[in-house]
Amino acid sequence: TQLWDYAVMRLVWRPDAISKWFREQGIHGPSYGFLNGCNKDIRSLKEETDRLVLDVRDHKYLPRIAPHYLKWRAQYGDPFLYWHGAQARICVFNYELARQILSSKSGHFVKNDVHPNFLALVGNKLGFMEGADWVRHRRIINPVFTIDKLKMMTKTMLDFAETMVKELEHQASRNENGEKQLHISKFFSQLTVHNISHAIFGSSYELGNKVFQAQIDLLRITMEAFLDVLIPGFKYLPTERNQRRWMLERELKSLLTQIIQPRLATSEYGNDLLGVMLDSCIETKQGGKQVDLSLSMDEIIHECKQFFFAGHDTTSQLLTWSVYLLCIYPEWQEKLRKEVFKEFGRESPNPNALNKLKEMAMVLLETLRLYPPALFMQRKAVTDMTVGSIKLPKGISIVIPIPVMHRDKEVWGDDADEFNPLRFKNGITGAAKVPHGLLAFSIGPRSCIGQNFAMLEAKSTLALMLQKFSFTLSPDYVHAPVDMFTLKPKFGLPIFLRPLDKCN
Ligand code: HEM
Repeated sequence: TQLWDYAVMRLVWRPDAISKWFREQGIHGPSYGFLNGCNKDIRSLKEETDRLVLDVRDHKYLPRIAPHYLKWRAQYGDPFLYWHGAQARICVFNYELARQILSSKSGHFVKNDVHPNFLALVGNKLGFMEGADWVRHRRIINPVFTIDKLKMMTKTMLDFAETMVKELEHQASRNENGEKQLHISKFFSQLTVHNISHAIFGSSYELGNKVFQAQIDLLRITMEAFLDVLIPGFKYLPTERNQRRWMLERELKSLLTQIIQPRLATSEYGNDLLGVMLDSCIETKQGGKQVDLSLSMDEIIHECKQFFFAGHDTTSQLLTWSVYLLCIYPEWQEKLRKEVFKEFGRESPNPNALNKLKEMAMVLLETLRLYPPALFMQRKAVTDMTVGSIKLPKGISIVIPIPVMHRDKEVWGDDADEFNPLRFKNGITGAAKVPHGLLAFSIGPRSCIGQNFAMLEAKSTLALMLQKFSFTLSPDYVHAPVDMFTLKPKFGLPIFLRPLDKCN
């Protein structure tokens, strides 16, 4: 009976009550479908618009990734209420409301519930914690990203980017006229894995890469197993899949032991993320610092996973989209090249001087505005709340669609759909009618901890590429941005690289 009561309450009574709650405030939306909410509509709208292919210079891709939001906003206004299964969601487009929700320090807006499979993949730490736990973790990790530490990391970023550029030169030289079509996003993906692994594991980054590969393989096996009928004790049977899982688990443990043991033996925990976490963990155990700062081994492993997933794909997409934009706006490519040559000549960029590349910073910020790698932020109200004039009931989820807000003409001006890096000539706060217009790294206490890291990584890589090559889009490129955890070009980014000495 209890289960029945709960089902009726969650699936029938609550949707009805919530719709009424908002209707009384003049907030409407598509109606709730039993169990499915609006999911069928969303799926069919997305299937339809996924076939849209855009002109190569057209940045109006929102109908491809958010057709439901555009349709419902046109139909019901801003904000509107919709249903993700039985979960009620308010979609907010208003900057002032978004600011209040994202900057709230009251602890009344928490990260929305996340599917356990997703949590298993990305780690259930910093990005998904709340309250005292989150404060404790963020306090431990903040020192990893101080300006001094970032400067040291930039040297490594440049080394990795140089290795990537050498590989690109090698590939480009394999063609007679020095031109070869390359899927550049694959190179960026490898590069950003190296960088994030180095930030976490320092000199053990190669072992770190193997740790992440083992985790990805493990997850794949776990996902396959979800489709199996659950038979008690099945996971202990030596089936082919179970044996592979046990092997990966053993490998993972041995890799982590190889990384952690030498540090524990010498008490030299290191300056990288792992070192900082070990320091906090061990010192506390020995009766040292504040007890509430300690992290367990399990927490450390989850935290490493989280940084890996939060930091590599996002930055890889920032690089991919900025190269796409520099291909279709060759005048900007030339401008940035001149800036890099003016600052560094043909020498390897000075890690401390990357911040002098003002035009490059403008292009990267405009890339983040037009093609933000992270697309939708979600929060949940843990208690009844009022934001602006809207009364939100406890448990309601809120969606903040970043790319849609980045096209708001009232905030960004009539050219919001166009590429215009000059809008950032006075920095981020002067670029729009509101100081917090750019939401790509979010704002407020939960904003991205790795944003400076990501920007330095992108600047190092682009500077080195611009010194060596000119790049153009391949005619094979299909402009179809797609939402796959991050915003990606659906069919990759094939480009031609032409070594600069061959252009002159
Ligand atoms: C262009 C690259 C990046 C973009 C666009 C990006 C975007 C974001 C956004 C939008 C959030 C807030 C999510 C939310 O509130 O729901 C976030 C949080 C976070 N990001 Fe990034 N990120 C990038 C790179 C990185 C890097 C390089 C790292 C690590 C080195 C990183 C680590 C994190 C972490 C740990 C959080 C959670 C912070 C917290 O909850 O306190 N990100 N990021």
